[in-house]
Amino acid sequence: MDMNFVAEKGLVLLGCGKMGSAMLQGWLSDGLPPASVWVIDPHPSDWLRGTGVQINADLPTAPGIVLIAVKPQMMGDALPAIAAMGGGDTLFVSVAAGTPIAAFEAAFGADSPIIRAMPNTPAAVGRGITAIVGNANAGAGQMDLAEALLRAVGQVVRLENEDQMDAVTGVSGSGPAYVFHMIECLARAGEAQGLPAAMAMQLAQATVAGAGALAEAADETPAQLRVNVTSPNGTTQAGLEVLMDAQSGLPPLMEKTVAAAADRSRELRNDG
Ligand SMILES: NC(=O)C1=CN([C@@H]2O[C@H](COP(=O)(O)OP(=O)(O)OC[C@H]3O[C@@H](n4cnc5c(N)ncnc54)[C@H](OP(=O)(O)O)[C@@H]3O)[C@@H](O)[C@H]2O)C=CC1
Ligand SMILES: O=C(O)[C@@H]1CCC=N1
Repeated sequence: MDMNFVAEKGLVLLGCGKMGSAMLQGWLSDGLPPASVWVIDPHPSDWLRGTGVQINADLPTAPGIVLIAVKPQMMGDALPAIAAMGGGDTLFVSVAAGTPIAAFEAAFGADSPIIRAMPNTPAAVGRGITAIVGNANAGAGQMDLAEALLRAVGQVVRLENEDQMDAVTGVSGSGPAYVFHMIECLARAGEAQGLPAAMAMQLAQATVAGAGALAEAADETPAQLRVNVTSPNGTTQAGLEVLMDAQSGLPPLMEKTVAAAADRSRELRNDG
């Protein structure tokens, strides 16, 4: 099975907000024909209307894939529209934070192939990363199909068990927001040191994007890349002594940040 299968059998996207549109944008750029896509969303955006996909139209009875991208709290209202597609070969993929596979088995039947996924918004530019885990009925072919679909918008990792999804959500699902906030903070700190706002933002954005690209491309670890920037008794060392402080620096703050997000993911299990 591959992406041609999705183009032939059709993809239904339930919920096309920030995450659904980020992925759809990536798939359409990757060549998925708009005619193969059906979107269900109460308030379609102008961008969505311009893509040529079918919006709130009659749905195929047995699409290749149904991608569920509504908020966990909306699940109860949203799933009935697609419940009849369960029990056959249609593969259900949910990107919802928190909502467990068991909730989808209850909605579509335990004999349906169901995959839970946690992507992130850099999928819009083909630079996402998604973790996936399937139920007992998601066979190797279906896991490969989901991986092929998600690989079109970035990297894919497979989890050993569903419990790991809360930690993944805290690290990479929510992670882009932490990095965007770091850009905001770095730019603001540059302004505080006397730089014009636009220039401070350009410096901060390019620094984070460039450091990320180097971290991915280089053979060295991020720790070594950090050392490479740090001249003994130089400017970076002075900055890192603040940032890396074990009590007040980034290490304890990041640990608390990821723990709070993962805890919220665990809480969301009961919000469907
Ligand atoms: N944003 C992110 O970075 C990530 C999000 N996720 C997950 O993706 C899912 C969507 O999140 P996100 O895109 O941020 O949220 P959004 O609110 O942006 O998107 C959800 C979309 O679903 C629509 N919707 C609401 N009710 C229904 C319904 N009954 N049927 C069909 N569509 C409906 C909403 O419309 P309206 O706004 O008009 O109500 C909205 O367009 C969540 O479960 C989230 O946990 C996962 C990884 C990352
Ligand atoms: O904030 C959220 O709940 C979703 C899940 C991961 C990113 N956004």
